Amino acid sequence: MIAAGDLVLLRAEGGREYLATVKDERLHTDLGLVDLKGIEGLEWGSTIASHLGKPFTVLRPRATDFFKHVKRTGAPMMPKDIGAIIAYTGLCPMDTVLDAGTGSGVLAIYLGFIAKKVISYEVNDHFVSVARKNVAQAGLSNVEVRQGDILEEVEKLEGPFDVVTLDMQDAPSAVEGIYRVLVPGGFLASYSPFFEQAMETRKAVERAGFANYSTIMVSEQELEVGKRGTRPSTRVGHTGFITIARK
Ligand SMILES: C[S@@+](CC[C@H](N)C(=O)[O-])C[C@H]1O[C@@H](n2cnc3c(N)ncnc32)[C@H](O)[C@@H]1O
Repeated sequence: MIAAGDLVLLRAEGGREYLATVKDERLHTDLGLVDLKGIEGLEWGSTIASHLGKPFTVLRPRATDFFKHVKRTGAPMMPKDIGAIIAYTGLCPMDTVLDAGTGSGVLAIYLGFIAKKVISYEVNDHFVSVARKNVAQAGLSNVEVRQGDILEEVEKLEGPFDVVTLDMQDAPSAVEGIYRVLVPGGFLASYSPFFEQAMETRKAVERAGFANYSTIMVSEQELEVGKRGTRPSTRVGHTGFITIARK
């Protein structure tokens, strides 16, 4: 049953979606006003009508909904790359994760839905406050966003961390410090938008002493289903390269 203070995903006609908290307020949408207090006591999957009689289905939000609806500050990591990081590091509920940079917290939120604890560093004050709000909205008390430069902060960290994720420009410079705070057998996953940065990361990983490593590029193509037929989408979007290294 849905309680006051719960975060809900409201789905309406035309694929419109809204994230909202159940409280004594009305949500303004282009399909009319939704009485959020009226959601309290409903079962998940119920429908509530706006003042214009338009139906909204009430769903429990999942990590993928935060990817679509949280406030963004920059380039969030794409689900295909997040999925690869989760799969190749074998992320699990016993893990403690170190993440940098947080950005708007999209990757950190996905990690937080799986891992025991996530500590995420972001150097930019404004991004820190956006990410903290996004993490709080997702209800993740196990994700801690810290303000700081990981290149300096990693020296002070004790660890150990089971998994470290890097999505920041100067990731190669962080690799040596990361090696020290990883548990033996732990994984580093470092995302780079450019070949050059990916190659620098590989060199840094080798220098640091990682036992084995590989760099991958994940391709994803949606199917376009049209009146004349079905075919892979012609949009091919490059995101980046992920170097996965094991201590
Ligand atoms: C591409 S964004 C990260 C996006 C994030 N992974 C997500 O999924 O939302 C890169 C972030 O790294 C931060 N950053 C860059 N260098 C950093 C450093 N040395 N320490 C901590 N954060 C850093 C930037 O301020 C920026 O917000």
